[in-house]
Amino acid sequence: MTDLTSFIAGLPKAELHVHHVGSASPRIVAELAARHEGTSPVPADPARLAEYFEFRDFAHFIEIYLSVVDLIRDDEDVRLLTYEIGRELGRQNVRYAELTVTPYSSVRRGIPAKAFCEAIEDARSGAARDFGVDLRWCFDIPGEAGLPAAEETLRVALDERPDGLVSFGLGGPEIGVPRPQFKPYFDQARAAGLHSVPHAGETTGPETIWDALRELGAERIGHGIAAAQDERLMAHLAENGIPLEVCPTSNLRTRAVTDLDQHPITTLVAAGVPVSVNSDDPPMFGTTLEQEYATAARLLGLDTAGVADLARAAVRHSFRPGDGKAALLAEIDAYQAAQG
Ligand SMILES: O=c1[nH]cnc2c1ncn2[C@@H]1O[C@H](CO)[C@@H](O)[C@H]1O
Repeated sequence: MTDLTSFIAGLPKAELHVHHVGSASPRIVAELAARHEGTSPVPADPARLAEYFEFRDFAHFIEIYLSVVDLIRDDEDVRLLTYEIGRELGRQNVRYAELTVTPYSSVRRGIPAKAFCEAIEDARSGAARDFGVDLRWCFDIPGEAGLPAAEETLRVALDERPDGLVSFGLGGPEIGVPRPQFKPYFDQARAAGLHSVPHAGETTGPETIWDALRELGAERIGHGIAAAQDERLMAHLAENGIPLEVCPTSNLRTRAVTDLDQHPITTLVAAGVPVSVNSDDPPMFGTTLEQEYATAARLLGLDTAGVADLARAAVRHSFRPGDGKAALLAEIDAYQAAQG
């Protein structure tokens, strides 16, 4: 097991499903909480943070998530947060990451869209230079904020069009937030060349995934674990090569699944559905991408070669432009060969 752990640690990896504010380390969250003490329920003591991050259910998770979002109040906070995420990804030998960023939350709090985009782009340059990580953005609509949020997210994406932007997403709760209402926004984003990557089938059933495919033109699905309940859907995903971004520990911690050993990833893989493994909101869920790989290896019975294939899948499913995918695949090959 130790061998596999160190193999995973050194393996060059891609991360496709990780949220911006949800990646803030306990140190950063505590620092921001201390800065805004008295105006936020978030504890400034890192030791108490773990307790604060015990989620009763998905709705409670979103409530806590938004309280952390509220700590990001100016573009310097955005710059620091994003750069530090790059550091943590680099430490894990993540070479490429698509970070789900929610510009609406920041713009609504008074950070101008231009300043927000400049801050993430500065951090992108810094992360490439200092940590060897290529960061890209998925701008997501926070579903609970409805159509005004969709409108604003699209506006920021199209007007600012930061260099790292590759895709358009939809996050937050699924219950009470039907996917089809967002179709016009996804249509426009796709027409402008952005990839469609909505969350679906994390907390509701397979019908939400069908909606994401039919109405939003999903090319990849955030979570999508409910597909395991629908044979026809799994066959459709397999035949059309539509990958799911699976985040095992997240599903346990938000109580979308009750037992990690019963996680649907095994059913999905057995049905030939393309999957990658991702960390979602790692410090909030007490995990890392390395741990998610270890968990997937255990659930799927993978050895080092299987784990390397899992890393290759994430690269292939990514929207990395140019010859970036081929370069990262070659890095994985070289690493695997060197490990013998
Ligand atoms: O696992 C998740 N599922 C859905 N949304 C999430 C998750 N983690 C973080 N967010 C974030 O929740 C906010 C409110 O909609 C959004 O910013 C979304 O990106």
